[in-house]
Amino acid sequence: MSQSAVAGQRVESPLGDSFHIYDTTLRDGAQREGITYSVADKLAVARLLDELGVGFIEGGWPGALPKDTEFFERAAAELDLVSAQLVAFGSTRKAGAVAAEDPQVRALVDSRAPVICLVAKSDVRHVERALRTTREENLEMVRDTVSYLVSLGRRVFVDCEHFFDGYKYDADYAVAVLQTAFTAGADVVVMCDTNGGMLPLGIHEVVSAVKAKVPGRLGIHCQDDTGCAVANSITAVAAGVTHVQMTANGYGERTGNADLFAVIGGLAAKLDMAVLPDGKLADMQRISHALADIANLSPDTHQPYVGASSFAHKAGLHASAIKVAPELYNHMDPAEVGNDMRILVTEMAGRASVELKGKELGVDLTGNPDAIGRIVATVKEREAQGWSYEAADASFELLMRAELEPDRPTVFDLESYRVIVEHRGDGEVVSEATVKIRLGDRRVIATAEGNGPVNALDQALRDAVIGQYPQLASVELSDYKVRILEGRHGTDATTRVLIGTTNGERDWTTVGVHPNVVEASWKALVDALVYALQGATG
Ligand SMILES: CC(=O)SCCNC(=O)CCNC(=O)[C@H](O)C(C)(C)COP(=O)(O)OP(=O)(O)OC[C@H]1O[C@@H](n2cnc3c(N)ncnc32)[C@H](O)[C@@H]1OP(=O)(O)O
Ligand SMILES: CC(=O)C(=O)O
Repeated sequence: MSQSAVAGQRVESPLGDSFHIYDTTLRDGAQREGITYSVADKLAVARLLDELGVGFIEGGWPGALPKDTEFFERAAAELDLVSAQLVAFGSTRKAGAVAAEDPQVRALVDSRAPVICLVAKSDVRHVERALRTTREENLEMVRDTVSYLVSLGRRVFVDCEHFFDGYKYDADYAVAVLQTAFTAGADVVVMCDTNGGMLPLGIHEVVSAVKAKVPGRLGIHCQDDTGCAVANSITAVAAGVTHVQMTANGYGERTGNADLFAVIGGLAAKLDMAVLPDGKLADMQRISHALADIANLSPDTHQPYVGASSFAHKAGLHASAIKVAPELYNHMDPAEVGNDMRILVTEMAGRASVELKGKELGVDLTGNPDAIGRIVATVKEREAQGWSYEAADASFELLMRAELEPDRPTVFDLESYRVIVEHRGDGEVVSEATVKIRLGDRRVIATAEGNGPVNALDQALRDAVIGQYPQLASVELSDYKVRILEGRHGTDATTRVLIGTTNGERDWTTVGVHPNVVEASWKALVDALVYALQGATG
């Protein structure tokens, strides 16, 4: 195969080369327990990272993982990157070998990635105990591998594994590894906190000291074992590094890596550094969530900047100040990173929370202080009984509308319902529900079967009302969650049911609470169907 570096991508970042946003989701991120990317997944991740505007995408370790070898082959043919350059990751040659003849080094060359990132040992204890070689041979492994790849026209970065631990143990040796890499032609040498045990003060001290000694371009790579990877990475930038390695959503070995979105948020939104192309910061939330989907993980709702709860306010005092000026309780405008502010109405709500939530849901409560007061009181009383409105906006909207328009006609009036569960001799379990309601001046009775009591009730209620409300035909229950409250009561406990519903265009959630799980489900079910007719979608 040709040794030329072509792997389907550009050579210059649109932001120039003065600062590197380097993503290692496809290599270090894939080392997280529970993540297994297919080659197609990897290509999709690379496209999204490129769309965000990162400078470098480390695609994996060709030669070590067949999937990564295939990724680089397919990337050359299929990826047309706009911002990013692809990087192939691998280690320095084996002790006692020759770089040009080492099969792992050959696989890096064959990947045709224009940039190669080599992991090198920089803690003398690892050299002697893990590599089982001498200090001198390790330096020679770095020199030989870097200079060989540079001689083939590749840009070479070197990840100095365990740099900070190695520096504490034998600073001169750790720095000697770094200097050897530069002398051999490495473009960037990256100080890695591989065991993730550092805190920001230590990072600042070591990076500053190294920067004073070594003229070359330095980078940082922080694992998150102390929960400080983001802070450590930003501190390293403050101390002078111009290359930061991170992973999307902080995925990575053990506790993970520095979260790309949090580091970029810090650098771009707080330190005003142009680390992404213009306008791309606002794509962060969308891309973070899309990358979570590809990893088959739920997005972290509490993730800084991009989490769904990152700008969600529950406390009444927050809402009262936000009503005057949102910036009083937000560290930044959420729209800058593609996120939204949300007000949560719970037992902690005050009048301002209800008024702002009303506005968010399209219910204007301004000039109606009595209704607001009644809503606050109802919410507090109900939440004390186990209701929870923060995840059930649709039930909360119906509650607000009922307070504002007490004379609004009901969708139907319940006379009674009955459900039976039959365990048949052949082992089959069938539920049957009968619903008796009044629709205006008509009495309607409907019976239906279902695979469970709630399914049977849902079917019977729909059968009863569908003639009057044909629009319910497109409404479907999409989720059903039960939570037993006050666990100490066992089967006597109060039950909270949350039902998710969709009409294909919008989703909404309703809540029901009762000591009887069927009645709790009924309440949530009725809200779900009434909301379809009388709520924002109705
Ligand atoms: C800090 C990091 O996370 S770096 C990224 C780590 N990622 C991975 O390990 C995932 C991919 N790894 C693999 O697929 C395999 O481990 C391989 C293909 C790289 C190596 O597999 P094997 O040849 O079976 O070796 P094994 O994994 O048991 O041990 C690693 C070998 O690499 C050597 N090694 C470790 N670091 C380096 C280095 N920087 N330079 C050269 N050799 C190294 C070890 O001394 C050991 O050599 P030995 O086999 O002669 O004892
Ligand atoms: C290179 C790397 O992943 C580390 O040192 O943690």
